[in-house]
Amino acid sequence: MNRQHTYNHTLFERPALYTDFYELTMAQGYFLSGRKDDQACFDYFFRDLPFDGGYVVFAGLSDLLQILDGFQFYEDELSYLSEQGFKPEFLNFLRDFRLNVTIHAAKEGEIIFPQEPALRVEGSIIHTQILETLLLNILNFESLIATKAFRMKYAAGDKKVLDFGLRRAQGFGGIQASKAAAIGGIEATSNVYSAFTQGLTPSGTMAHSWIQSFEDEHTAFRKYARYYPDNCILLVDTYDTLNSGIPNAIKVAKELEEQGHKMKGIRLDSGDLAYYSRKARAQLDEAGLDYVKIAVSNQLDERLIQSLLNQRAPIDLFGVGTRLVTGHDTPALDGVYKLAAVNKQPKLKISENIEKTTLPGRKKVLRYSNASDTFLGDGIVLAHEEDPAIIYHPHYPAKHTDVTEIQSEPLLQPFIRNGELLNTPPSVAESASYARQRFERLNAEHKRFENPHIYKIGISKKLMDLRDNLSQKVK
Ligand SMILES: Nc1ncnc2c1ncn2[C@@H]1O[C@H](COP(=O)(O)OP(=O)(O)OP(=O)(O)O)[C@@H](O)[C@H]1O
Ligand SMILES: O=P(O)(O)OC[C@H]1O[C@H](OP(=O)(O)OP(=O)(O)O)[C@H](O)[C@@H]1O
Ligand SMILES: O=C(O)c1cccnc1
Repeated sequence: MNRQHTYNHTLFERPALYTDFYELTMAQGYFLSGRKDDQACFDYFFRDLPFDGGYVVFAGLSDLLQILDGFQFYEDELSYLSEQGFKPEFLNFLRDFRLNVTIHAAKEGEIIFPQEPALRVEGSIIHTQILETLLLNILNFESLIATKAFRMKYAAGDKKVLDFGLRRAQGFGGIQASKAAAIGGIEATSNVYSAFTQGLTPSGTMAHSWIQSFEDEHTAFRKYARYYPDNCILLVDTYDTLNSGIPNAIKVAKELEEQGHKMKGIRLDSGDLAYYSRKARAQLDEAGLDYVKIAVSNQLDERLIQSLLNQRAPIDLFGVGTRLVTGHDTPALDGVYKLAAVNKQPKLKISENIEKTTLPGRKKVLRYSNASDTFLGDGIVLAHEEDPAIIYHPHYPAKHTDVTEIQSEPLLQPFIRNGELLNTPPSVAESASYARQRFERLNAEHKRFENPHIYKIGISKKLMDLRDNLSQKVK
């Protein structure tokens, strides 16, 4: 990974209005009703696993920490809010506003599961409320794409995966998508802006237009090889893959050998990729070019990558675009930001659907592991309670586990305390490496694509009682 440059666009410098209008009307409401010093605690968690998968890779934390550092309202933003009818006394308050919250979170790259808080925000009710939309926007998208990327890398095993997605991304979301993809383990990206800002490895091959622009395919290949003799992946499917593309690539590889260079590879972008990669491998090997790698692309996703490798296709590198950066076929991670306490009083939200009733109070998450360090399950417990002896199924208390003899670790750690960033946000490389380490400790049955086994998330008796008693009272 290379040096990181900071984002230098207005949104990252001035994110205060990158929010939903109601965050601001509620903030003003708290202010005008004299509640600005009320203390609140919010949890970030998601409910449904994306891609019919078994886990989520938590991402977006480093961007969130960076964007919150220095969060404030500027004069032109305050004038705009004034035009929208916000009151002068509230605008004066916003003028001096410096975000003062405490954030505990799972580390970026953590493997997380439904219902458990992956992040907790505490502070005055205005401060904690005002960052809801920004936080959800960043964490939901990056976690979705990091998870998709991780699945693709999991399918590819030791084969390389390259991000080709920028052109098909949801607008400027492509910037974050490539970063999240790297957190998920994608080795390099065609996205130069993300490579520049995040220290990712920029990489790429060539487009059909390069080949079309020349008189003939051989000349097109030869010219490219002349300027990039050591970094040359030739796209062989413009005219006739087997009868012209691969033979021309072989000619150029031989010419490069005479000049003391080794051609890097060829790329297939259409047709039956198993069939063509086999044919290509045979032709290349026959010509003594066993070092020339085979790259493929064309609407690939984790299942197609797995299928191609199951078909024993001799592919070395997968280029993935659309289905990576759009998170095909789960359009969004449904992460939510729910109020858990106000002035130390636990709060909950009731839902018809019992699974959607929130867990009240300030909470922590414990992750249990067996003697070989494999994750066994997670427990959500009240932050101030002693580590419980028994963890219960959230809705069927008859199902419970004695955890007294089981080692556990807290999942949430402090990242911002009273507005102060405690450490530099993790680099992409650190988060990617952490994701890999943690995933190693997950049982195989949670990793498979077809009907993955559900990872166990339980709660303590104290939390269950609190939830049930509060539910009774609220009803
Ligand atoms: N051996 C294979 N097994 C499973 N899926 C494959 C295999 N080879 C290719 N695919 C996938 O099948 C789909 C093929 O789609 P499609 O028929 O539109 O591609 P195409 O033949 O290359 O057409 P075009 O020339 O328009 O790109 C792609 O998603 C591709 O990745
Ligand atoms: O299929 P995806 O996973 O989205 O991967 C990105 C696609 O983008 C390029 O095609 P495009 O037709 O845009 O340009 P090209 O002429 O260079 O092939 C590339 O050849 C891939 O097919
Ligand atoms: O470098 C490539 O091969 C590339 C880049 C973007 C999209 N498709 C392919």
